[in-house]
Amino acid sequence: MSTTRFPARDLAHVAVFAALIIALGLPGSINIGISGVPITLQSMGVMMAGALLGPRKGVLAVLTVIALGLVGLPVLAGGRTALVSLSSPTAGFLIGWIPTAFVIGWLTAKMLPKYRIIAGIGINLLGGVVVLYAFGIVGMMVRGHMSFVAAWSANAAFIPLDAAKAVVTALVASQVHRAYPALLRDSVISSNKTVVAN
Ligand SMILES: O=C(O)CCCC[C@@H]1SC[C@@H]2NC(=O)N[C@@H]21
Repeated sequence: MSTTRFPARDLAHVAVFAALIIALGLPGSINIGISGVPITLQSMGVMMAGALLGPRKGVLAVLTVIALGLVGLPVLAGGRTALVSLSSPTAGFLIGWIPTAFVIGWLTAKMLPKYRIIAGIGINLLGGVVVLYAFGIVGMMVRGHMSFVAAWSANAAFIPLDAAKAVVTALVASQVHRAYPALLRDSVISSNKTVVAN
């Protein structure tokens, strides 16, 4: 029989990246247009959680932030809680952070042990733009009562900064995976095999 335990080190990784996502909300947010969806650095924290920690720990870091927001802590940019976000046009983006971290983490894990920056940028764009915007657009349509075209058009304003976030994340991930090759590999191993907590 195989039991999977969650080592203290993995728990620390999850906590640190949850804190990083929250910290990236501290500079605040910039509202553009009338969509009600702000520009925020927090989505870069989500990309980094996936790209550096992998799918399992990356998703857990995002879930930690959302859980804290659901109990009323102001963990989102602008001091908002997840409850406020989920009842606003940003709802789809907040939910979309989960598959974003998963897709980026899963594809990054497949690429390793050699992290290639161009492929990393592509993966980050796939997760942090294609997947995230798909969820975001649905949220804007449902919560913001926008048409598909209006929601899609509103997202165009985010693309330049989100592309820059994808590049920065890939550059950071490249350096981190070179310096700490076990960071993401450990999460793959610990999700498949019995591990002993350290
Ligand atoms: O605070 C929230 O409730 C979530 C905000 C989501 C903002 C989205 S993430 C993708 C896109 N890029 C940005 O800078 N803002 C939007």
